Amino acid sequence: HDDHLEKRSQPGAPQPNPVDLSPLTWGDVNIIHTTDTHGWLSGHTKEASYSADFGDFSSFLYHMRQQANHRRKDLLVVDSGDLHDGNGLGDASPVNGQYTRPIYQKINYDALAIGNHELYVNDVAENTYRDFAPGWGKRYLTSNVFIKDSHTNKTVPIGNLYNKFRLKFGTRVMSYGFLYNFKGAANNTVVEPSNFTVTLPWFQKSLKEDVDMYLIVGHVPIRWAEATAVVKAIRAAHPSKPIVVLGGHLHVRDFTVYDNRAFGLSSGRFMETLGWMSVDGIKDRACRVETNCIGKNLTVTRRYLDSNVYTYKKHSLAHPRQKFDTWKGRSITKEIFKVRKTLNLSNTIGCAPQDYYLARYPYTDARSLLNLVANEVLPTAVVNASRPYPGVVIVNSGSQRFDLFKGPFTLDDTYIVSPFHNDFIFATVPYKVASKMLAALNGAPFQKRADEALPAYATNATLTPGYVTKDDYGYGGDDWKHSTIPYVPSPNYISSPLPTGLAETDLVDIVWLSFFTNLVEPILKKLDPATTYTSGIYRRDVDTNSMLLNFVKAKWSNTTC
Ligand SMILES: Nc1nc2c(ncn2[C@@H]2O[C@H](COP(=O)(O)O)[C@@H](O)[C@H]2O)c(=O)[nH]1
Ligand SMILES: [Zn+2]
Ligand SMILES: [Zn+2]
Repeated sequence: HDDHLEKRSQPGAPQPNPVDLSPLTWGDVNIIHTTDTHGWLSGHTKEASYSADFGDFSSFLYHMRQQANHRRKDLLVVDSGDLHDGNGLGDASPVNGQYTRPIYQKINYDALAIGNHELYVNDVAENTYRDFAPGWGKRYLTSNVFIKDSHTNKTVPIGNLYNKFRLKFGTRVMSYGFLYNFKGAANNTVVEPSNFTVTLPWFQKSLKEDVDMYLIVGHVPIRWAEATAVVKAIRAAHPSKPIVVLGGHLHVRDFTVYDNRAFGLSSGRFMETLGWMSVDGIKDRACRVETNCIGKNLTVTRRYLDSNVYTYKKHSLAHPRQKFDTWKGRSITKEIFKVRKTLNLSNTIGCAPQDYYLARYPYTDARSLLNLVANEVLPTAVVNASRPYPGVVIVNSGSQRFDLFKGPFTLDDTYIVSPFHNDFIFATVPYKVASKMLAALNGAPFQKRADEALPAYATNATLTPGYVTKDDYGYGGDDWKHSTIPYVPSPNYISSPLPTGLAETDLVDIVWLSFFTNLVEPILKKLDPATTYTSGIYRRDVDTNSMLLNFVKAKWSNTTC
């Protein structure tokens, strides 16, 4: 594989040191799962564990399908959505996703679901409906997500409500695609609560089809009610049919047991992880009479694979000397390389003096990215010194998406860390109101329900840092043994420093993001019922993406790495 590193989509990406990996267990049905990839198709150039690109992923799938044929076992490749926002490959093009959608389309997924990141912006939702979903035929599943077709004015499913299909070695699958109760979708789309969808005639009718298993592909956290509602509805009609949920959205590795014949898997984020699940016992002919198998255990295994070529080769090649790269895989890698050049993604903007982490250290720590954003980026790149009043800028911590590593900071990094294009909105208010806004926002109902309480981590100093996951099967799901990376929750909203020495009645510009203006307006009313404040755009020359670019140009561009 090293013989053509120069053709890598990101030349020089570090490779992990070889370790022993235990072989994957195969069953009657086997599933490879991606979710929350967010356009990370080039691989992680700064993290060896996740350095595979989508060309390598394509080659891996080719060899895994070869293995499935050889073993005469069924193999499913599934994606649970969130293809946009978080990487320059998809976000830096004139139309978001114009270069990544055709690359995703080159991966022969058997089932895909839509994510909330396909639904924030009307154009992205429209492109998904018109340009992306049709290319998948019946495999793009949107059981509870609809769009107002701008040509017919009819409200229709963005993809297919469901798909019944037969796998190569005979397994008959009924598949659905569900999204969690997402409230922030664009105004040309509708998200229907899943507990309502399962009561509808089409869903109930689909349960009458004779199948061997149910596949719920969902951009929905596997432990949330939106997932369990669908599992329960199927279980109510089928006391022992196998049910598999492939979830996402929380960006975590997780596995849950709903009952001894129903399981859920979630496979991380940003193409760091490939989820693997094997299910044995689906071909048990006695279970065609469902009452024979109520309570009968299925044999299920799960594994979280670090997405690097070493992992891919170890698990997919029949023997170590076998050639890994397929022609299609290399053409995808070359396509990514070309797109990166077209978009100038590797252009260095400046030199980051240290690592800044999103969630490894407390928000008050100098190694925290949120600390950098609150205390340096917002004051430098957003506060408008030409205004007659001091500015206090508040952003949601979820606007920052990834660690910022020491060394060359590239154009790609601006999208990796801060991809969104939200306007900064402001109102001029007395200091006594401005000084209470942050606490009020952090007490408000949150845009994204808090992540599941992350499990305690095992630690081991001799291993490279990475995921150490505890799920319903305990530890042991991670394919690579890693030392733990600490996770420290951060406040939902962060703010640039409040100005000092002001009287309660002195005026201040309070600045926030259009993304959560729906929360700010009622808080302003509550903090000062007697006054009606008018808000407007604070600056037309900066948004949440360009603020980071402008900061790096201003503060880190005169140092060489
Ligand atoms: N400031 C903004 N934050 C946003 C925007 N869109 C999403 N977000 C943040 O992302 C999470 C959801 O991300 P997911 O990958 O877990 O689905 C959301 O809760 C926000 O925190 C945006 O346009 N602006
Ligand atoms: Zn996501
Ligand atoms: Zn999501």
